[in-house]
Amino acid sequence: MNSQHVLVVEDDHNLRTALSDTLGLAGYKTCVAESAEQAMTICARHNFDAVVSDINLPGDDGYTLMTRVHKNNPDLPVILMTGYADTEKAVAAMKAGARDYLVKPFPPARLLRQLKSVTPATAKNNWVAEDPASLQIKKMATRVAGSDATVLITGESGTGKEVLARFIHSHSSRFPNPFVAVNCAALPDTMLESILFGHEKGAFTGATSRQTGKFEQANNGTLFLDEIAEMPLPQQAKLLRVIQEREVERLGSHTPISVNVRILAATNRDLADEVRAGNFREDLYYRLNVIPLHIPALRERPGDIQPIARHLLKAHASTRQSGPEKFSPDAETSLLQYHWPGNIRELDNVVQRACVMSAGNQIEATDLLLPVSLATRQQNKNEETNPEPVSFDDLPVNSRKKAEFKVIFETLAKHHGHRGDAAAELGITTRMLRYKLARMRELGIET
Ligand SMILES: Nc1ncnc2c1ncn2[C@@H]1O[C@H](COP(=O)(O)OP(=O)(O)OP(=O)(O)O)[C@@H](O)[C@H]1O
Repeated sequence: MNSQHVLVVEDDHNLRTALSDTLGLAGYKTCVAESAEQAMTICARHNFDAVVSDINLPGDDGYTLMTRVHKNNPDLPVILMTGYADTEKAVAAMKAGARDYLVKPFPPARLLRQLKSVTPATAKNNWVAEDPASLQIKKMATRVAGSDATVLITGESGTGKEVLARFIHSHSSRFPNPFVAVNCAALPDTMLESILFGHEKGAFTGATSRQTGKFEQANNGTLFLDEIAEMPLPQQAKLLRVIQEREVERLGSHTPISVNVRILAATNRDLADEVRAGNFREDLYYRLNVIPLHIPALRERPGDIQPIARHLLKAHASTRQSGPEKFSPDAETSLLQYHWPGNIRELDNVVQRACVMSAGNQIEATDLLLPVSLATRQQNKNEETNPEPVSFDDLPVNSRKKAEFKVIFETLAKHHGHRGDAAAELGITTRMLRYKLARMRELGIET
């Protein structure tokens, strides 16, 4: 199912319905408008991945609509539709910023093909950047996208490292070839190698068929290695070889396969520290750290907090018939005052929960249910007060997860925060424990 959201702007009722049906059948979510003015009103309420608009509309035309849309969202792809006689105008529209154009009449398959090529498969054009620090990163990312250099993205968990990686890919010459993401922390050590490099049938017990690896899947595109610091040393050695030789060998095979892949890696740890501690290969570190990009924590770029919150509210509004449309001034102040240990992922959880809690058409400060004990704890840090115990009951997760968090928390406390000992008692690897702790931090639990 394609969950991308497309706005169709067309004054002809039959064509509008036909376009909307075509997109709906292909799995897109659609909104329709019959004029540029109506389209702008809808755009103010929803986030779209693309706009498909007729050029000839009553009132403002498709060009004007495109200009107005791009004012608020310069990255939003717009495809313009035109009658045969307008081809020259359509070419001019491309120069003015349209991603593509369609000459009517066109077969449905052409529309779908064009849409697919202008919208990254999963990346939404959802990088909200208003704080000067974020604008600076966006500028650098745009420049970096033009090269084929390896990029090492650092930043706390939930700060938007994957969003940045997708942005670089979708602004590079490798787009629309694949963007393939692998979370190195979420996979058991034994699987990481076969997932990355693939395997032949019979390469190990359970390998019942040949499987291509992520490197092959990302050929001519971009491979995003998330949480790279969690990659075990033997796999690091193999990764280094693949990067140097630009060839992979599937497990159980000695036939090298050429791959042309751009690597973007991300970590929430200090990789240089990991090198010093002997956990990360120095040679691989230098291979990956060609261009370092650091995303500051959300609390360090306060200018982003409210715009991102509004963006998330709109995104969730697209999936509901009714519900709050804005934040009250008090709620906005509370958002600014909180310290966001889980960064934007936590902000997203808070906004989703507030949508459920809110009774009216605006979210009040009390609907946010910000973890008061934790916020207070942060404020009280200088006053050396005793922290309140963490309450797992208020977390927006199911009871099984709550129980798991509780066990992890208690086991860590029992071992005075020693992760190796706690992981051993829990029967999981230290790497898996770190991964789980990162997820807990995103929910606001200080671990
Ligand atoms: N600038 C932004 N504007 C809007 N949404 C954002 C932004 N940055 C991140 N998000 C959203 O926040 C969530 C977390 O982002 P992302 O997965 O990119 O973070 P991350 O740093 O890669 O996290 P992790 O370290 O846990 O892998 C996603 O839902 C993403 O869409």
